[in-house]
Amino acid sequence: MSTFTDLAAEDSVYQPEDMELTCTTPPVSSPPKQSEVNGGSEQQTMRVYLRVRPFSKDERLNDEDQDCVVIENSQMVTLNAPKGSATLKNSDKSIHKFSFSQIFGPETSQAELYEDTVQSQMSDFLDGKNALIFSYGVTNAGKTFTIQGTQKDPGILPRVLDATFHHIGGDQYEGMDLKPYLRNDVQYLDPDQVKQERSAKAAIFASVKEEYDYLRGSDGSGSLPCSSTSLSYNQTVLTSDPTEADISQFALWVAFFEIYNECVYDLLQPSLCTKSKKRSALRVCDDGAGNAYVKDVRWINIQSLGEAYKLLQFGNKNRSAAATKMNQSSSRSHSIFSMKLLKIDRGAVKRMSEFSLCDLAGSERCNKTKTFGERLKEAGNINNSLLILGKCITALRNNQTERIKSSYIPFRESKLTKLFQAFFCGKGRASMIVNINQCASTYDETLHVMKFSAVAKQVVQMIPDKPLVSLAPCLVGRDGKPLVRNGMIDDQALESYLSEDELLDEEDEADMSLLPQNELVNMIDSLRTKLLAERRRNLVQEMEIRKEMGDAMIQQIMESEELHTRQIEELKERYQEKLEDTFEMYKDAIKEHAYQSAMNNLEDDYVPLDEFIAEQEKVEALRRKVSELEMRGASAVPSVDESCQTESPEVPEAEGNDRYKRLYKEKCAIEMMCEDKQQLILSLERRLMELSETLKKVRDGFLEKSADLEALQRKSDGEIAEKDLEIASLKAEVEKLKSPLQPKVKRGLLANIKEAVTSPRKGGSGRILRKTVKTVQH
Ligand SMILES: Nc1ncnc2c1ncn2[C@@H]1O[C@H](COP(=O)(O)OP(=O)(O)OP(=O)(O)O)[C@@H](O)[C@H]1O
Repeated sequence: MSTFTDLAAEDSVYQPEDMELTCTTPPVSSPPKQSEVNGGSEQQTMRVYLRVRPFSKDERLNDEDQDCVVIENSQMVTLNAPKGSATLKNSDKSIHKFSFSQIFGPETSQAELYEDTVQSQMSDFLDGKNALIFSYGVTNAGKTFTIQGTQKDPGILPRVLDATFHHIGGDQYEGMDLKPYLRNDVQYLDPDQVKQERSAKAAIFASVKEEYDYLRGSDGSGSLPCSSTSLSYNQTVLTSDPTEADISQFALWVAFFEIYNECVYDLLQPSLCTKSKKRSALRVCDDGAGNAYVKDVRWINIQSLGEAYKLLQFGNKNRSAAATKMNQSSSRSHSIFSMKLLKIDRGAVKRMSEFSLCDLAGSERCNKTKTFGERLKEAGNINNSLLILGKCITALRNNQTERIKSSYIPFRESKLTKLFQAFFCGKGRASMIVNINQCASTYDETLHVMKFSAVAKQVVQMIPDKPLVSLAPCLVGRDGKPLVRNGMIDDQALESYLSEDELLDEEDEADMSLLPQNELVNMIDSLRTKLLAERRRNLVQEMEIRKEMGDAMIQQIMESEELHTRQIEELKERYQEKLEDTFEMYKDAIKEHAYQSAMNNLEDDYVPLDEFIAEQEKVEALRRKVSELEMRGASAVPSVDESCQTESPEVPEAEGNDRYKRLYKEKCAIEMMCEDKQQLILSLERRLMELSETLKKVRDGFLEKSADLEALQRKSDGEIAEKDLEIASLKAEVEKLKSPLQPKVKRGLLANIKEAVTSPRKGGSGRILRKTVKTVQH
């Protein structure tokens, strides 16, 4: 059974144990999907683009096209595990969904990709901000094609260079005396140094055969095959303010180096091409402000696209390209092309910005590529730096969520991440282009790449809305002291700068050649042991990480399955309820309809009593008529026969028959009518009986009520009689009471008073006295 996982919102993957360095990016509660402005700087999730390479002819012939990659829309892609893939064997998940900032299908042109991915970072670069683009993917997925392209179909890098020169226009700073120094500073060069710069540049150019047709332009400036006229650069973005352009000039310096087996090599070193000398590795140092830079890497000042191309060509020749089983020209190193654009105003550097484009080595694992010996070592180192890049990105993402405490971000564990650190920590904008092919044979590796990118997509970057103060370049001598004060060169500082030895930095090591040989051997042994232990630790960590990732994904799937089951149950219940309601509604409607029909029939059948009696009389009359006719018919037949035989030979026999038939038909019709009427009579009689019953019931009820009423009447009559008797007795009493008062009045008022005074205890007498008084007054 197929299941799928959406890894776009995948949760924490792992957390390194060590505590050494944490990123300066402030933690945010939840990574915002959209960009938002926060205290002058903008927070934005890292832009992660996906580019899907088209199939080659061979791949199609080898049945590599098994619909493993399906682009759902411009932001969603589905990976379907092909038969025989490890993913299908080791888990029952066969479908994985991933989301990206934008997805570019196999038909996407280089120009379209440039416009939709790099344009905004290009304008950042021209505005004095830093930018980084890196391509990530398995070998043969199209990383180099995306970054560099081909002679006929240039990639992002040549287009960025073209756009930069388009922006500079005629405002080129011709002097080569202002050169990038450390990571963010600018060094002032004396005339001798300028001479050296020019001769180094000339030496490189001399060894480059002009292979690119468009470099042989009449003016030698060179331009892309689809240069400015056809490239749809956003002119408003790339053209600087006219007033600013009037006084400002620009100088572009580029460096091209690679990280191979965890060593940094300069790709613009002339001796490399001769292969006579073993190339020396460069160190990645700290500039004292926490910014890593490649010490002694060559920065070349270029003044045209043609020159830029020559450098690119020269560097590419130096690039380690080792054959692997998968891709004969596979590049086994991470290559970084860096540009620094200096904006110079009347001899003073106003600002400097950096744009780095990194083509990472293939991310495949050793077993797949069947690498041995030196190749295995390469693969280990490549995987190690990519693993650390993955750790950094995951730790950054974890630190930006509240759930997990700020953890160590292992930027310093690899050269690559040391150099990327500034971009990830608010000093520029980084974006990633994930390259994949659609081949069934590389499905497992491609899935791994996609999981990595799902984490990267959640990293939030702080993007300064204006060039950072700390990035404003300062003109320095070798000791790092400023050479320019108030717009004038400080002679004293210049003097000391010219006389001092090269600055030693913290990473400078002791001279190993002074140690005795056996000590050196011991040291090598112990270092080897340490290295092995470290590798083992890394391996264990990687396995743990993978296990954790797997567990987290399983957990997520189980949770989402549970949720879906619950939702389905709820839906089922809701539909059941709805169904029952609808059923009840129909039942009611049917009942209502039946009742209405019954009522209508009743109304239709209802016949008033008078009409019924009249009908009955009519029927009776008809019946009588029928029997009369029958009788007549019976008597008529022999008479007709007789008349036929005797009386009237002229009346034809047929006429008599016809008459009989007619009469018989009439009789039948009348009988049918009678039948109908009989039915009607029966139904009416039934109705009549019903009505009589109802009437009887009503009458009974009425009689009952009347009896009650009579009883009540009798009762009330009795009560009235009683009351009358009571009233009569009361009246009699009143009369009785009235009668003894008469003689007292006759005795006179005075006698009464006396009696009252002499017998005060007799209340009744007192009352009588008052009554007497009243009576007197009246
Ligand atoms: N979008 C594309 N359209 C046409 N061809 C492409 C595209 N992408 C890559 N290719 C071709 O596929 C092949 C492999 O591409 P590329 O060398 O860029 O892969 P890669 O990922 O850089 O490999 P490696 O890691 O080994 O350097 C090349 O022949 C390239 O021309």
